[in-house]
Amino acid sequence: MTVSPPSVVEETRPQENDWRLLLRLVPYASRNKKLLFTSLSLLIPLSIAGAVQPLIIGQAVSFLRNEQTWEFLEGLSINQGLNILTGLLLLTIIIRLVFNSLQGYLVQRVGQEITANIRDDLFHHVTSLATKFFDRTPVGRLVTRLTSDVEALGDVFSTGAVGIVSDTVYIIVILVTIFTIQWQLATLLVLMFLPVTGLIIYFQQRYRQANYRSREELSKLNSMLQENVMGINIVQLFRRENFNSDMFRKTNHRYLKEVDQTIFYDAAVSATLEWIALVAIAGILGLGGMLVLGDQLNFGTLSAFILYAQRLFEPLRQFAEKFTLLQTGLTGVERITQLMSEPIEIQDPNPEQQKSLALIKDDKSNLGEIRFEDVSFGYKEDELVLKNLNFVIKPQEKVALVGPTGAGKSSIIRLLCRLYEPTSGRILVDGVDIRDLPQIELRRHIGVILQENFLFAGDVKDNITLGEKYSFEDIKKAAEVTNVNEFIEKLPQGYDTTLRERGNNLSGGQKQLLAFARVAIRDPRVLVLDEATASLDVGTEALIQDALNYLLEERTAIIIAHRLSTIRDVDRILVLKQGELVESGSHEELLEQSGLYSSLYQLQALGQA
Ligand SMILES: Nc1ncnc2c1ncn2[C@@H]1O[C@H](COP(=O)(O)OP(=O)(O)OP(=O)(O)O)[C@@H](O)[C@H]1O
Repeated sequence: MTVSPPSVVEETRPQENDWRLLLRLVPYASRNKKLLFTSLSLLIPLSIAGAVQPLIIGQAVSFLRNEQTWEFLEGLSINQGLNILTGLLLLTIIIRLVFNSLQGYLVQRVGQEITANIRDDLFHHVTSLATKFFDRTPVGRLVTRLTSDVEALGDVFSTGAVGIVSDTVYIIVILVTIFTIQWQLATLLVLMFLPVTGLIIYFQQRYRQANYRSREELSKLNSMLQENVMGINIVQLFRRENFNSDMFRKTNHRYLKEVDQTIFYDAAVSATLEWIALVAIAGILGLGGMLVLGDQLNFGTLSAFILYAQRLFEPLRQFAEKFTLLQTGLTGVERITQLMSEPIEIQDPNPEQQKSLALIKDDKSNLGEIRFEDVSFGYKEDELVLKNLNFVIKPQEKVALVGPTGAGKSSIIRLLCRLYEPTSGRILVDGVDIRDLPQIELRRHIGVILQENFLFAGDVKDNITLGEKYSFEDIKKAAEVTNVNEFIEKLPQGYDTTLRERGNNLSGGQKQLLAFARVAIRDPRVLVLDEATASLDVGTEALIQDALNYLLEERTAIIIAHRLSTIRDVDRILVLKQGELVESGSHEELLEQSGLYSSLYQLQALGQA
């Protein structure tokens, strides 16, 4: 269990600027235009109601001190005037309360809708990526992308972006109001406001970088955790608990260090704002006091400004808090965008170029020819594991692939199923280049049974149909012909029995039998068995042999088996050595040639003896 090397989706620092990242979200936002527009338009009455409050309180002070007030208050008794002002204040409070809750609700909904849309798209994209991508990307890292990164991204909308718009509107309304009332005090506030905003932006940028690094460490933690849980048996059998715990502890510590940095910058923002709000009030009291003494300002306006000083920095504090959320969200957007821009390497052909096997030949029994034309392939560009392979497998022919470990047998199968693309050459199925076939048709044409077959959490039926529509009769028939019906019927709820994650409540042989039924129901023309019977006991093997005889009938078959005794009866054996086809012929022919096959066979016979 080691931490995998950095993959393409892992970068150590942010790459794109915030605006470009936000632009990437526009298509998602526009799917929810109406909701977004409604919630944004509520911001205007909300901000005006907030900005008017200090003004009303200022008027109350002026009214009590007999200073100049709004015209409609002149001539009223103290009681009447105060009642009207209190009523107005109450009205603004009610407006803020109602609109705030409504706006908050709408914005949260938009955020959740967008998160769900992105999660859907991301899942679809990830499951469409080629096997090559999964070779280099640890599962834990993908899980982090699909869960916490997407979640953080939802906050960009619900709290972050819309919140920032709301605070900006609020700040603008306050600035316009204060400049209309008294320009000197307003200028003083703006002079304090600007440098503080700059400082906060600086802290936020640092925060973002630290946050990005901390998310990377979190992905590493997740992938370690996932690897250890998946491989728990090996971890325990080889007593790797302490070693792995040590590695986990180190990554955990690095994560903690990065999180520490984010906390530091976050705290710096709060402290700066706390301090500046007090300094601003002091400044207003100082300058305002002088203006009052010089009779250039009345007490009402001074009181209003003290409140404005507080209110101007309050949205800035919220702005900073939301900025923090936004930054976390943007980190999520960035990481998700990287994943979304991962190209889907194996694609279906354009509809005009697409061919269909069903249209080529009506007679199904004649289908199933496989042709490799000068095929070379390497997982890494400079290391070919298959070299210039040329061979044809005729319809209904049974062919075995034989060769030492690492010779490239399974790689041939992966190419045939188009899980990888050949580096050069082409593969034809019934005369059609597999790149011209829709993947769904190709995979239906070829049924693969591996040594380890993955079972999904779900019931037995679902694990046979794998989401495709088949009648219960079809399912039962497929199970009968593959000798698995009897065992399924003995399960507590028969075909409806729920299989635990990865089929942990079944034995290896039982899982294998289910995999056979899964293939039988699809009735493919080509059958591939990659060590399919290697993990079975003798009793199950007899059952499986029977199922196999049925499956192999009237189908082309490619069989990979290490135990050469199991493939003696096939029509032809292809012998591979380091990615090259070195021998081809029947069992007897190859024994006569006294080549690689013959020596492998004799070695095994010796071993068994
Ligand atoms: N996902 C992968 N990424 C990189 N190299 C790989 C990958 N899978 C296999 N290889 C390499 O390709 C070569 C051929 O592997 P392949 O699995 O086709 O051999 P094989 O003949 O099926 O072996 P075995 O009999 O042990 O199953 C080996 O050297 C192997 O290390």
